[in-house]
Amino acid sequence: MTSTRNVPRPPGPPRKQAFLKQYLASIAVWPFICILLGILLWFSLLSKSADDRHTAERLAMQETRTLATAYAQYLTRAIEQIDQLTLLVRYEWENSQLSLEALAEQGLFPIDRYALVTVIGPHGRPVTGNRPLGQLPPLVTDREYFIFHRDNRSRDLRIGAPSTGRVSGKTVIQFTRRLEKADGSFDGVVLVSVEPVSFSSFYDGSGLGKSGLLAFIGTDAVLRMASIGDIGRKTATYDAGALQKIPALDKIDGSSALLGPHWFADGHARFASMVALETYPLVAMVGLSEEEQLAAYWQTHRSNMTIGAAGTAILFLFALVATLLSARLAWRKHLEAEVQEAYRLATEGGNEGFYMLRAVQDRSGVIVDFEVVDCNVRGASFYGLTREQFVGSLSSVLNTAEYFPVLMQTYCSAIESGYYEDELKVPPGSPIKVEWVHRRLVRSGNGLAITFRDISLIKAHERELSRMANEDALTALPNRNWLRSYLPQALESARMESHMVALLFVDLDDFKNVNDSLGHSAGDELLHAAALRLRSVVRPSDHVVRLGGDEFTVILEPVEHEDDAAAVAARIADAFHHPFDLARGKNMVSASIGVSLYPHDGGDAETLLKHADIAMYQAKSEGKGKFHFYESSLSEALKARLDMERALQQAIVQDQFVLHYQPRVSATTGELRALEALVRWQHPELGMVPPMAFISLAEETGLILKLGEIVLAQACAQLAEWKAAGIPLVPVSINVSPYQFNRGNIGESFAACLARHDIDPSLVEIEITESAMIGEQDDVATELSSLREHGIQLLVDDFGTGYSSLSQLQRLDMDGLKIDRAFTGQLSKSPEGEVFFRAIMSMAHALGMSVVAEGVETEEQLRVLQSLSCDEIQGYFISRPVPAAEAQVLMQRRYLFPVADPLALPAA
Ligand SMILES: Nc1nc2c(ncn2[C@@H]2O[C@H](COP(=O)(O)O[C@H]3[C@@H](O)[C@H](n4cnc5c(=O)[nH]c(N)nc54)O[C@@H]3COP(=O)(O)O)[C@@H](O)[C@H]2O)c(=O)[nH]1
Repeated sequence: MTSTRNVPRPPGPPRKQAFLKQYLASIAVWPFICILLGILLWFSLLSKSADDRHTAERLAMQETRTLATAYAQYLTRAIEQIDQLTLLVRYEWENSQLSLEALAEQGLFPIDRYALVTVIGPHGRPVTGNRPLGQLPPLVTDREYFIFHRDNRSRDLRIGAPSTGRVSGKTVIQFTRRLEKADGSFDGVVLVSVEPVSFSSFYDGSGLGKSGLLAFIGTDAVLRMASIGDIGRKTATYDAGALQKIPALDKIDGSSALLGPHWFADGHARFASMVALETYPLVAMVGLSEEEQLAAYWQTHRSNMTIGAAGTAILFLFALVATLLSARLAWRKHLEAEVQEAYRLATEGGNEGFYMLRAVQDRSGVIVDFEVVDCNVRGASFYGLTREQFVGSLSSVLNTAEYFPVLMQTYCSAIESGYYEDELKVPPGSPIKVEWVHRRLVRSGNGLAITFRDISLIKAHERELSRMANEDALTALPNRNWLRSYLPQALESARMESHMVALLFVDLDDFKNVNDSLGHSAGDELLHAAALRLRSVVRPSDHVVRLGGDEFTVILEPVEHEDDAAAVAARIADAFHHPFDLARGKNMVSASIGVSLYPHDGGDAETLLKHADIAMYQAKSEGKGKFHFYESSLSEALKARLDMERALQQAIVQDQFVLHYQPRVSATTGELRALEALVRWQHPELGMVPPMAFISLAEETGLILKLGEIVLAQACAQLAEWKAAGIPLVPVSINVSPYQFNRGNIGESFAACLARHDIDPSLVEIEITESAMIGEQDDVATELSSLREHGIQLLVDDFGTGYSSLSQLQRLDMDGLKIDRAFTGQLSKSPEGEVFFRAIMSMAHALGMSVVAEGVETEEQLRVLQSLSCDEIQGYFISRPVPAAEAQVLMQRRYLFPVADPLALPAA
């Protein structure tokens, strides 16, 4: 059952607030700087623009004033001319009653300049003029100027307001002067009419521009002329509407002012200046178009504004991008810090150590060290420090001078690749307080986030598991699994270093007998001792491996010469020529050794092992306790064996087997007691093949079971046939392989076969080797008693070659012993042979078992056996194994000694 507990997060400001609090200044700095720069830019641009405008206006004012003064002078001169003219006309009139017509004809009063020059008589009618009288105005008594001069004695020039001329119909300014008689009485008026436009010839586009204003006003506040541009001059049109209002005449001192657009007919503001004429009651006025005067300024101003706008846009964009980038960077840092904090908190109290390192760089940017900037408590504890002690420390200080460069290499490669993970066996000298750590290094900004996990226990378990997987539990030697991983590496380094490797396949001869006869613990003891013995005869650098069972492999490396491997193989074989001192007594077990050499006998582990195994079989087949080098011909032998196996299978299917029978007779009378059924293979090509050539192969391949059934069936069938033929029957003894014996149902199969052929069980005997009986004792006893219950006699075959004891045979209730022919062969050769027979026979008889001597080949052997009271004999002296037909003859002959009375034979 698990339970969860909500652990409150340490109190802190909400996420956004915390972020803003920490990073607002660094994010806002860019817009702030940009705003400041913007203000600065605009301030400088606007103040420069203001200065420019002020300067332009000042210059325009000055220009206006200058032009107004000049215009006043111009007007003065122009009016003076008119004034002179009127004075001249008055003088001439008053003194000589001149004719103006005549003067006009002389071109004195040009029409384009003076619309009219005339003398008006006191009665109001023109008297003379620059035109014929008919073209002069008729009566002008109603005209202001006439009334003025008639009623005023002033003889000054009067400048009238513009009015429409009665002759020309045009607007004119009438300049008039009183004429007096000698007595001073009114005598008429000199009239000079001038078109106002005549006073605009002053206009000069280079000074006044396209829209300059020229005007003059009487001190009576009546506008005399106003024109804009030089249009008025060209069209000779008085533009009374040019000036909409009459300015106050208190500023006629030449000072300038900017008059708004409503002052002028064209709606354009102008810098204006008025200057009073000194000699006439007139004020000259000049206006310069503000637009024209400030045109250059406005152009510069527009450029400045464009620069300002562009600068502002750039600053805005810069501020935007910089703000976004710094906000992003800040957010990433914030998240990293959050993750770091969260990880630290999450791992706090756990088994995982965590710390952050900052890369310390030299001036050229090369990383020279790492500093701990944060960690959890567990992370610090790996170094045996508290968190406070650990944070701020440098790797160069924490680690030894020898280990620091190694660590730097790891850290720098992690910085470069972004990720590094390994399991580290903490080297000596490291400050880390555990044996093994799992490290994970992740690049984080300009540093590393590192997690540490103590895996010492896991590693110890792994080591133990690996040891268990790779070590043989009984002998503590490396096992087959280890060999499978090691040998390819060993071969690879041998290939690189061009040396040889020798593989010695060691198999203990007849180990099964020890195991079976003395029990598994004795077998284990022997294997353990064999392992020690193997180890003791090789160099420490060589490897001894237990493959399983009684098979070992010795790897010799490096091997310079084949002789070196031969020497070791010989040493091993010799070592096994000494008995093993086991708890249950001394035991002899030899070892057969097969040797294969890399690269000569194979380029890979599997081939080498297979070839060493083949060589070992060869050594075994050559007599055990020997060694043999692999030769390619051995493989051929193996192939032959496989061919044989296939042929054997086929022979079983095709029933290519026949039985020969060898008689067993009474040692004293020679009477036939039994026939031993001995199988032969009638090979279609090889002819009659003896059992020695195929029984062991049949046993190894399991075909012996099928073959055993065939032999049993043929034997029973033969008995049935002989029985049917009325032949005096003797028991037929059948060889049963240990492989058949341990199948658990031999009693049933024998009983079934006998029943099938209607054969009495007393007519069948079974020969089993010692080794078959000393397998699993209880199982053997059960199977033997099952056979005996069916009435079948049991004989121990090849007695003396195995490890059974007589008491063991008695316990199994065996009926007889067949002493191996090797002992029979010794009978006449050494006294020990007889001693052995005598001892066996007396004990066997004491235990109620009969004794058969096998391999009796000479009469001499027979005599000895007779003298030793041997029960029965078998051997070539009596008969070789013969086909069934001949056996039938032997059965009928009954007494088979080759001599008529063996007892009468001369003593040896
Ligand atoms: N499991 C089975 N084993 C069988 C069967 N048939 C035979 N065999 C075993 O094969 C071995 C060899 O048998 P074989 O070649 O037939 O040799 C027998 C005799 O020819 C030989 N013998 C007998 N007398 C002499 C002798 O005076 N000198 C001499 N050099 N050899 C002799 O001994 C063999 C019989 O021995 P044994 O069985 O120990 O009585 C042999 O081990 C057979 O057991 C089979 O069907 N099944």
